[in-house]
Amino acid sequence: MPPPRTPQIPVVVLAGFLGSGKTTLLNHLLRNRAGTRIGVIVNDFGAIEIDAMTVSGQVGSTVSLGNGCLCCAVDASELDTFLETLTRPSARLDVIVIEASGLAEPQELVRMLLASDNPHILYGGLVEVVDAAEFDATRQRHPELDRHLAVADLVVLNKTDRVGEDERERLRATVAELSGPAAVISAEHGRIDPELLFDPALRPDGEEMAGQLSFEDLLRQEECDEHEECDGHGHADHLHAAYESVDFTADVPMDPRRFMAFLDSRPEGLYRIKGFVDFGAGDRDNSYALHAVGRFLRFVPRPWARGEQRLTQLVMIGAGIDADALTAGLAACRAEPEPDAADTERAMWGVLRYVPEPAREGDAEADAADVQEAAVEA
Ligand SMILES: Nc1nc2c(ncn2[C@@H]2O[C@H](COP(=O)(O)OP(=O)(O)OP(=O)(O)O)[C@@H](O)[C@H]2O)c(=O)[nH]1
Repeated sequence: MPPPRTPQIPVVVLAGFLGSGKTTLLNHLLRNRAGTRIGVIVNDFGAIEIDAMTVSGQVGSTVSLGNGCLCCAVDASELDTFLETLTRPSARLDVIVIEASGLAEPQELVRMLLASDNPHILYGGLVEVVDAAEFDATRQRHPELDRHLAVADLVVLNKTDRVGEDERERLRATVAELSGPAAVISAEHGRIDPELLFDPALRPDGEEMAGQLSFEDLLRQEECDEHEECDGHGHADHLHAAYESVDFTADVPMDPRRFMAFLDSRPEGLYRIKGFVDFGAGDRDNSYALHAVGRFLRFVPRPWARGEQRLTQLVMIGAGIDADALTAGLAACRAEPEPDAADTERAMWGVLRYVPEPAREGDAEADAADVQEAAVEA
């Protein structure tokens, strides 16, 4: 009689450039999992783990690998430890999703998974999220992103609400060409059918996941990495090599007018800002989740939890940024100890312009709910 087979849990890698919508898609999956138990590993680039705070999941099934890209872990032991925890029978998980940092090299992550000697996992494919509105500009700055698409098993062309129909079709065609046989699906706010990730049989083109990155490719890549000059794919060419992150925390509220002036004058190289802002007298009831992606800006208010410490916590990620100047700029946004209430209220309009319209309230509520749930969990 053959020995009983060790149950294997598929591990899906969710990648995509900074701000493309990975966390949004992940939260969509978690909200629509229909009984599927999903374990999540979040890999934040900055030291303040904003992504980990905004992923809502079953209690105990989200772990965070913070501060730095997982693709460059010198040894994969931390990942192995988390995978071991999440694959214990007591965790009762059906699938594990690793949300890569927006600057990770996805093929490195895939290689780590394929090289793992954990008998309980099975590589479940690479999902690459693409920001439709930023795609051309991002690709121009980082032609190496084509490489990420080439190894994807499923590409989600996200934020299609931000481009017109013709543009969407053009982008779809470009992305499809770059990603070869991978399925390309369009989405708004990461709303894809969860079964596309968890049940390869249902994928639009019927392709098996993990079909594109062969073990030989990965070995070849490994040799490349050992010799950095090898056709330009060494560690120094990793996307994140040119980027740095700056963290900012304050327990004094931000003045809304000064804060908006800071955002308006943010340098070009500062591509991504995320976190939470306390506007103090501007709105005593809510914390404001902030997302800046390129020149796109969005605030989502959510009520402070009872007893929650009122903090502003931000992570800024960019290339060629002046960390000291950014920190000093934010420090100068602190509100006066006793601000003029009427003036602060007026200044809040500058913030409220970037809160989603009522038409998109559903999304804003969902975002707020995610943050709320995560806050309760923590
Ligand atoms: N208009 C629009 N905005 C979106 C869509 N999907 C995500 N967003 C917004 O884009 C911003 C960034 O989304 P995230 O899900 O945090 O992106 P991410 O890829 O996890 O970001 P990083 O982890 O920093 O790389 C947030 O403000 C989202 O609400 C979409 O389809 N349309």
